[in-house]
Amino acid sequence: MSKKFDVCVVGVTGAVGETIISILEQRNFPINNLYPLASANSTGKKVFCQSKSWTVQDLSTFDFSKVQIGLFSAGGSISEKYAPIAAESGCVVIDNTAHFRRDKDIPLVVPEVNAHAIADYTKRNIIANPNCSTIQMLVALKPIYDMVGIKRINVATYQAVSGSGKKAISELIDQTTKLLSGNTEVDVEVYPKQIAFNIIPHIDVFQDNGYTKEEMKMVWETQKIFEDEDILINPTAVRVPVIYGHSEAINIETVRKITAAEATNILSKANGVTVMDNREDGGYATPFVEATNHDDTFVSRIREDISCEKSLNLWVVSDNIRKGAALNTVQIAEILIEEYL
Ligand SMILES: NC(=O)C1=CN([C@@H]2O[C@H](COP(=O)(O)OP(=O)(O)OC[C@H]3O[C@@H](n4cnc5c(N)ncnc54)[C@H](OP(=O)(O)O)[C@@H]3O)[C@@H](O)[C@H]2O)C=CC1
Ligand SMILES: N[C@@H](CC(=O)OP(=O)(O)O)C(=O)O
Repeated sequence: MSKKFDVCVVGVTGAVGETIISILEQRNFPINNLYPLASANSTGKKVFCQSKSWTVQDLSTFDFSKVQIGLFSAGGSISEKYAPIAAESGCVVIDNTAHFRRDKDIPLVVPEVNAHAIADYTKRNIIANPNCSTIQMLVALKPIYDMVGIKRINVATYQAVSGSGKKAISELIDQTTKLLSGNTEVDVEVYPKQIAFNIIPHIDVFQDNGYTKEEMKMVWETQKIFEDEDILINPTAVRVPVIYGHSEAINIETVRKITAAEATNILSKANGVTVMDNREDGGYATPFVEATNHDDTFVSRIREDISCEKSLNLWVVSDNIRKGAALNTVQIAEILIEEYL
């Protein structure tokens, strides 16, 4: 493609924003001018991309008419305020936050699953990027959904602290270092309890039905992306002391029976999926060793459920900052410029 685009990255100094910059570089996204944006505290910092140094500017004073594409990951309240301003100025926003995901006139897109939905960006000039746990689950389940249908998904997540941003990464490292140095007390700020050497069965705020918002996002978003209001999802979202890579133990009930061999075969051919499933010590994918810094979602432990006839178990891991956020955003932007702009 010879056409180049002016692009802003909102939240550029964060865990997701930094990865967006490295992915724009790695995939040689056709950038004319890059505008890295963050809070006033970061003004003047430098970002390196495509052999140039770009200066971070204050989001609150930025003129969005300078850009055709805006990649947002600075939190829901920032997107709520600035994405409509950007969209009004003619910039197409790809938003990583949960703020617009449930709006009917805003497409919610995983390129391997429902790239066709990008066409609806014209309604509000905003495209939403799904939740990280939803993205990797649907990349793995879409080929099975298309082949035999899925009635119900039971999923437990094991989510890395990087999903909560840079402060959470520091908190896990600080707590671990202190405890290993003989301290018995640690500072607890990001999470409600100590995360080092612990796990926390709580992500995002509690809802009236007893599920957390992270869990309900997996329900709402799966139904929207699959365009299937009848599919049932029962998630439990758990934070674990891992820095990068979300894992999921998934059990699905299918409409027609699928064997483990058939599932392995179809997943091996699927876009964005790597099957790693040798039934031996170490023959499965893990979040840090296999998934981190990789684009694909890994599927392991594929086996028929011994307690239910039309049911299958899968272990799914992916780099939550990459495919769960930054990469998915850039993939959407690539389709947008190839097919629509
Ligand atoms: N799709 C998904 O599942 C995921 C979505 N996200 C979304 O992305 C957001 C950012 O995540 P992450 O990178 O991990 O978070 P970090 O905490 O690591 O980074 C936050 C970023 O937002 C910027 N920011 C904060 N406040 C303002 C402000 N008032 N004005 C301008 N910029 C501001 C920060 O800039 P500064 O350094 O100047 O403070 C920083 O660049 C999350 O809040 C979430 O909404 C994140 C992970 C996964
Ligand atoms: N909640 C996710 C990350 C995130 O920001 O999700 P969302 O964009 O859906 O709020 C995690 O903690 O791993």
